[in-house]
Amino acid sequence: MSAQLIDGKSIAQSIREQVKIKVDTMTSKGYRPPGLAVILVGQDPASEVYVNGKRKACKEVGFKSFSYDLPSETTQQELESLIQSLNENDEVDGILLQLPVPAHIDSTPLLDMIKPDKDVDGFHPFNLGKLAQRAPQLESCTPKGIMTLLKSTGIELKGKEAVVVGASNHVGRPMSLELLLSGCTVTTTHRFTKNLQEHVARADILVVAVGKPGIVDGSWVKEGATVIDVGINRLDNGKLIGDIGFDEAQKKAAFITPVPGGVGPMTIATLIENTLHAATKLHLNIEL
Ligand SMILES: Nc1nc(=O)c2c([nH]1)NC[C@@H]1CN(c3ccc(C(=O)N[C@@H](CCC(=O)O)C(=O)O)cc3)C=[N+]21
Repeated sequence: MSAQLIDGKSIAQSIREQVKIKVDTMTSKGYRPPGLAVILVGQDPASEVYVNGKRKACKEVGFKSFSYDLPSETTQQELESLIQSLNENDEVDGILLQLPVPAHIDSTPLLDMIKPDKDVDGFHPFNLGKLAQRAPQLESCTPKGIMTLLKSTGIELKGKEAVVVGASNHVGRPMSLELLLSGCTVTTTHRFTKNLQEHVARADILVVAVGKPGIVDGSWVKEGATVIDVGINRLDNGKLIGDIGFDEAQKKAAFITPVPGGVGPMTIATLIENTLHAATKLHLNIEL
């Protein structure tokens, strides 16, 4: 068997097109467009690529974009004041603090002070708690984008064995909660897991989010599985690769995401969806 590719790039594009139509409807009815504030501290080259992608997507769909490119010496206090003012700004529906931040900044209290109804990254304890209680409000972008990809395959999720490799706050943990909400039997593996291969080999749905190339050997994949590779690893030659040995995995899987062009573009498209949701449902209270 050779797996069918899940085309995140084109699914992300169609999401942006649908959002653009809704934004046009909003503005033609006299409402303000959704607003997204993106804060970048320092000059990490990868962060600049991702932030530019987010700002470009904002522009494309007709959002108002609020950009803060701050020097790496910015203080905790200055970031607190900025977030405070964005919390109070009625034109801003979403606030995103790009991670990672420089070492002298503690991101946790900053993420926790973003108003939950402007937390379009879905990182706030309120939003994670709502997801844990099966009443999601703003969901983390990468896991929610992956659920959109899984739904696009048409496979039934209820009762499936799902294995999430990696238990990070921003991807692995909310991913496991999303799969649980969809009725999967979920296993989360992490650095202390014994026999990773055995868990991987049981997975009908495998999500790998570690950030280490080759952490999962493609030959471990179960025949007919759906494989989602969240890893984005840049090689010295500039090439991007995922966490799974793609060629081997593709021989076993039924569906697989490529890197690039899989999960990455969906993270940005879901951020756009979340910002529209915050604007229309949480702030303006309108139906489109
Ligand atoms: N507060 C916050 N929210 C985030 O959502 C967030 C973050 N911080 N910090 C970093 C990670 C990473 N991330 C990606 C977004 C897009 C691509 C993406 O579009 N990737 C393209 C390739 C882009 C390239 O060429 O590097 C692809 O996979 O096809 C990847 C990764 C969002 N993140």
